[in-house]
Amino acid sequence: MSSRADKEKAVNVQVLLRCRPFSDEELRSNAPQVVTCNDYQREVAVTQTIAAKQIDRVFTFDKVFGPTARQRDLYDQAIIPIVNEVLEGFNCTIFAYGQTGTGKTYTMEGECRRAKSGPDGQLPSDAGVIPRAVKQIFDTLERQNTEYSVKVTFLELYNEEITDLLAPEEISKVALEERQKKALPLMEDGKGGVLVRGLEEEIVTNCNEIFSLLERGSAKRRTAETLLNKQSSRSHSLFSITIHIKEATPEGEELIKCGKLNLVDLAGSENISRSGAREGRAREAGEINKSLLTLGRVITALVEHLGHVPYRDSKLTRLLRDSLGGRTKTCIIATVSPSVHCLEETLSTLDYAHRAKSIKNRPEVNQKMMKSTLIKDLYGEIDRLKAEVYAAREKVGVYIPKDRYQAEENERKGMADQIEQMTVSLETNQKQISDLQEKYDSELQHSAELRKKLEATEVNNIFLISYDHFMFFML
Ligand SMILES: Nc1ncnc2c1ncn2[C@@H]1O[C@H](COP(=O)(O)OP(=O)(O)OP(=O)(O)O)[C@@H](O)[C@H]1O
Repeated sequence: MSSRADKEKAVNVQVLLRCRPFSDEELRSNAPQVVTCNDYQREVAVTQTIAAKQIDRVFTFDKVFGPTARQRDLYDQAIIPIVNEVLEGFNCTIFAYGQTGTGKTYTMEGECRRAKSGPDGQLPSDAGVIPRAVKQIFDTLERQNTEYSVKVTFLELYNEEITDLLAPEEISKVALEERQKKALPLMEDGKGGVLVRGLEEEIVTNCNEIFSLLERGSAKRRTAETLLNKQSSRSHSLFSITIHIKEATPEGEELIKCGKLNLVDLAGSENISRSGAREGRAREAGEINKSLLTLGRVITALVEHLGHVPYRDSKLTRLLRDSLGGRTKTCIIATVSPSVHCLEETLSTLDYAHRAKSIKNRPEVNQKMMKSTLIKDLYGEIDRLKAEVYAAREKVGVYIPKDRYQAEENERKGMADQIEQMTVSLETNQKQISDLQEKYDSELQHSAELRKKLEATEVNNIFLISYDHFMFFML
């Protein structure tokens, strides 16, 4: 089998576990250690004492990184191959999941945002997955000495609303209320995916440009102070890098290869009451839960092979749909604390991550496009945008009041849900009909056999009766 065919087989979501070192506060309070990592055996053991009995629970993951693992270890061992696949034309997603303060942002971004690259273009040792991936991408592209383009988007999902973290300053400076009005709509793209309407796509030509964008975007992320972590982030963020690379066929035709890397930093997964969020933040907390709750339901539906997977129930799962059970290669980095204070949440993270290991995706390399087709598509896009600008400037487009638009949107959404439900029930009914048909056919066959047997018995009986009569007369 060819290597490409090999790669297009179903593959499990890769799940890594990282346990951070004790924090200063945990050290000060002498918090006992309940998590032990065995990086070589890829095992994590959690020790609990229930009714004076010590109970150990052991979980195995694709890779385990204990408190002494450096940013570089995690990147070199687990992420380099993923970024190589993106450069080969695959779509890949890496996301960090775990309780607040366990190191999701440290793992994904690290400390290099401000430091940028050091002397000789080296990254600081605390640099996380995003800066290292950016560096690997540009280093490889420059080495390949070919034409390429790299563009990035950076969005935040907060209270089920999408905000563009790369939007120009004047938009981000307005009050929160105004900002919420600027929430970007998530729409079906007509090809089975979704797109965020109006999201800025920034073309970047080197690492430092991406670092500045990342820094600009991260500064905009809303954070809320909680008891567990003063810098605690209450929102999900999605940083995407799309790469187009020019290739030439032996016949001299120019082709464009495209790969995309999604880097997702999820909001803290902990229980809301425990994290100290109260009344004023109830909605905020509730909505974060809605997305994470739906993510959990999607994972359950995929793992248990349920007919209906509730992707549509939250924006997070709509955005990540292709990464969960789709054609994208996915890696989840679950983060935990070693301390007894986080025991309950640690067990919940480990259970959650362990379940996610059974999700199967069917990664497919993106179709290469002919350069001429791509240019034609881009011209089409420019014409469409020109028409939109013209309609907005001259007010010759279709204008409807906002509430009517909202009502129509809701109606459309409701109908889409109905169609989805009807499709599921249609499939169930079709299955029932085919089962019944099978049963009917087998009954029919059975009755034909019985009829044959009956006829044979009747012939026998006539023969026996005639024989009896004959014997009677003879006597
Ligand atoms: N592996 C690690 N090594 C050293 N320090 C770490 C590690 N993981 C996390 N930290 C430190 O722990 C603190 C909390 O980490 P971080 O902010 O990344 O948590 P988080 O899970 O992203 O929290 P939130 O959900 O609130 O965003 C930070 O000060 C970070 O530098």
